[in-house]
Amino acid sequence: MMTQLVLIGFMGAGKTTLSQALGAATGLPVYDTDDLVAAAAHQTIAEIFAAEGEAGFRQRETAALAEALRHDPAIIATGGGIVTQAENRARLAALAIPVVQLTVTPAEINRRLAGTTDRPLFQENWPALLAARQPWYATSANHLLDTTGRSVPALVAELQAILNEKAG
Ligand SMILES: Nc1ncnc2c1ncn2[C@@H]1O[C@H](COP(=O)(O)OP(=O)(O)O)[C@@H](O)[C@H]1O
Ligand SMILES: O=C(O)C1=C[C@@H](OP(=O)(O)O)[C@@H](O)[C@H](O)C1
Ligand SMILES: [Mg+2]
Repeated sequence: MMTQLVLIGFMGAGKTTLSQALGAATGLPVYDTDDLVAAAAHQTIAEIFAAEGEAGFRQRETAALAEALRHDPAIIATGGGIVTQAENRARLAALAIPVVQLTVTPAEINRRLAGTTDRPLFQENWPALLAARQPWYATSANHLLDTTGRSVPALVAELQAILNEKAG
């Protein structure tokens, strides 16, 4: 039986936090592509961007998504830029499991990520990145969940309901 769920969405949407909380609530194992990339490189995300550029990071991230999807059961958190690669968008769109796009308003992204240090692309013009990626999240996901102003436990309950629905 497939018991997998993938979280996608922009930086600060809560992918990492909700994957951990959903894993704790269900006992299902959690895979975060950022953690897989950092573990494989023995470096932080910021160090990988500095050493290999965004292109190097994206190659590692694409491999990490493929690796995460080989696990079942699995709660999978992605990085916000996973959808920048056509290969990943195609892979996500073809999945017969819930692929949940988490959304959050720009104002709340700013509140949540004030002081973030390990997100190199948040230091740049992130509203432009968000606008460019918006259509890619939409075509890659089959569920939408707005997290703005909502508590982690309430959102975990919604994700559990999605897990309990028929897949996809
Ligand atoms: N529902 C929420 N309400 C308030 N803050 C949240 C919520 N979800 C996540 N956060 C906070 O926002 C920040 C970014 O969350 P994170 O899970 O790392 O997002 P992502 O992995 O999508 O970039 C963290 O400080 C986290 O505690
Ligand atoms: O949006 C992006 O391009 C990125 C998002 C980050 O993950 P989160 O979305 O979990 O912050 C991380 O993968 C890296 O800093 C690049
Ligand atoms: Mg994350």
